[in-house]
Amino acid sequence: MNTPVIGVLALQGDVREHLIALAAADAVARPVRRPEELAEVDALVLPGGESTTISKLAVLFGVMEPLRARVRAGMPVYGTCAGMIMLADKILDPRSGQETIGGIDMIVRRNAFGRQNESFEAAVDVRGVTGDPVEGVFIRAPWVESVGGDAEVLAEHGGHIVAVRQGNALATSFHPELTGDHRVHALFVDMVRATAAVESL
Ligand SMILES: NC(=O)CC[C@H](N)C(=O)O
Repeated sequence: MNTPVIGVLALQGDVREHLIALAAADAVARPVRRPEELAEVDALVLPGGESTTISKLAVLFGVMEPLRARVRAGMPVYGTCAGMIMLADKILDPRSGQETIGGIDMIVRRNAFGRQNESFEAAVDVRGVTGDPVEGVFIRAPWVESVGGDAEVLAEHGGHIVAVRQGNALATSFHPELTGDHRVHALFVDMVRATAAVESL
């Protein structure tokens, strides 16, 4: 594969920041809203925002089922914050009618860090990212209550799981796209390249 084409689900949330971070990590990045656009990308980022809104809009735009199908088929996918919630097989405290795409055997708790700690930054050691810890920006962030056997915990903060990988799906509670440090996006782009290399064998 030459340069992977990575979409950013552009229904709501911080889409632009992810497009910039992906381009900086040597991918071609483009917004995705519709099933036809989803069909044209090698991989997808699910941005932060409001998971209840993203869930509703995904159903409205007819992209929820195609998203589930592609994630099940092994398309590499990376969710930050609300995007992490979208990748959880289960939400502990969903709003009524809130759906997820699923793909990672984990239970997430929304807005988990509590009111006093709604937004904060913390240094986070992420497995697979070499060098200094990542500056984790947490904004009304979820944490992961528990993971199933196939999910690998990549990072914890304050005793809570904040980054997980299962196969081709990666999720972080925090927002690397807001820091100018593109190492987590580079990790994801490497996952996309590795998948493409296997597929072309
Ligand atoms: N920064 C974020 O993505 C916030 C997530 C939001 N609290 C939610 O439940 O979807």
